[in-house]
Amino acid sequence: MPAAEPAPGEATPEAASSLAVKGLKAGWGHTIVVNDVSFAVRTGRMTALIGPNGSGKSTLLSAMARLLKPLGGAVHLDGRSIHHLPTRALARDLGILPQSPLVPEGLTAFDLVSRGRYPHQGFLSQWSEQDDAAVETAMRLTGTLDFARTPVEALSGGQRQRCWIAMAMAQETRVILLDEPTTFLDLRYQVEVLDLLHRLTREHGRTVVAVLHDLNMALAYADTVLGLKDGRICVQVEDGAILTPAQIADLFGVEVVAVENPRTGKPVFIPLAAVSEAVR
Ligand SMILES: Nc1ncnc2c1ncn2[C@@H]1O[C@H](COP(=O)(O)OP(=O)(O)OP(=O)(O)O)[C@@H](O)[C@H]1O
Repeated sequence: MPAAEPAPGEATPEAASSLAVKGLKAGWGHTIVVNDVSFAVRTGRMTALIGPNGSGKSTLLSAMARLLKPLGGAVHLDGRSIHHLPTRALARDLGILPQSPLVPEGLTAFDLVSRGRYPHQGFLSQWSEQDDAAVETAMRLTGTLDFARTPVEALSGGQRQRCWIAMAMAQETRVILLDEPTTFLDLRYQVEVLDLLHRLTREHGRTVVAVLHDLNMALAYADTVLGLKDGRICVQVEDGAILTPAQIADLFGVEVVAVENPRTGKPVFIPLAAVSEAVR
């Protein structure tokens, strides 16, 4: 006898304790951008979404955070469709840092990071020591304590970005989704933020999904790299397995050469045009 379909919001046993995208179609208006995408996000690991501009990475991430209603399929957290979970409960489990979030004027860095604690506060409950500790830890780890009292609009793009990451961390969700978290960051902070996200997975058991544009950074840091093209996953790389120049050419439409990273022995990819005689 076939198993009964679970009622909306009811857990399906095979998907316990996980985030899974199932036959997801998502888009804008009636236009489908993400088309029939399925994958299971590895719990306590980092997944990077890569792909050319307009391939649907942000659309996919928005649907995974319930900012966008699916046009088909579903996103399951612990076996339940996220569309059937109460908003506050979802916000305690899953946080998102969108691509270009707007900051209300006059908000200090501390105020912004503190907003990450909203899902943890009840109707009448006061700000607690636990809230203070979560904000302090998030700001320390992101190096934002020095400008805690500065209005966010007076910060540089990189400082602001780190405040947003701190806010997502202060939310203390099991799953953190980030859309281009390293945009605006100089090289040092790109590395620091990716190190931090990696530590969140290894030391704090968080599950991280990030849209990244830097292919080499994605391959270096993520446990799983998913390549999106025209709204479908066309490449999946696990645990540092090697991506080939042919796969990259297919994904981005750019010829690359691989050079060996002297420390890891793994390839680092450079666009062929950047190393050709013609540009000298
Ligand atoms: N808010 C929106 N309203 C209408 N169409 C949108 C909206 N956001 C994205 N799109 C469209 O959806 C398609 C995919 O965009 P999306 O932002 O998901 O791609 P992406 O891979 O994240 O791109 P990028 O790397 O440039 O950020 C594009 O054609 C884009 O024009």
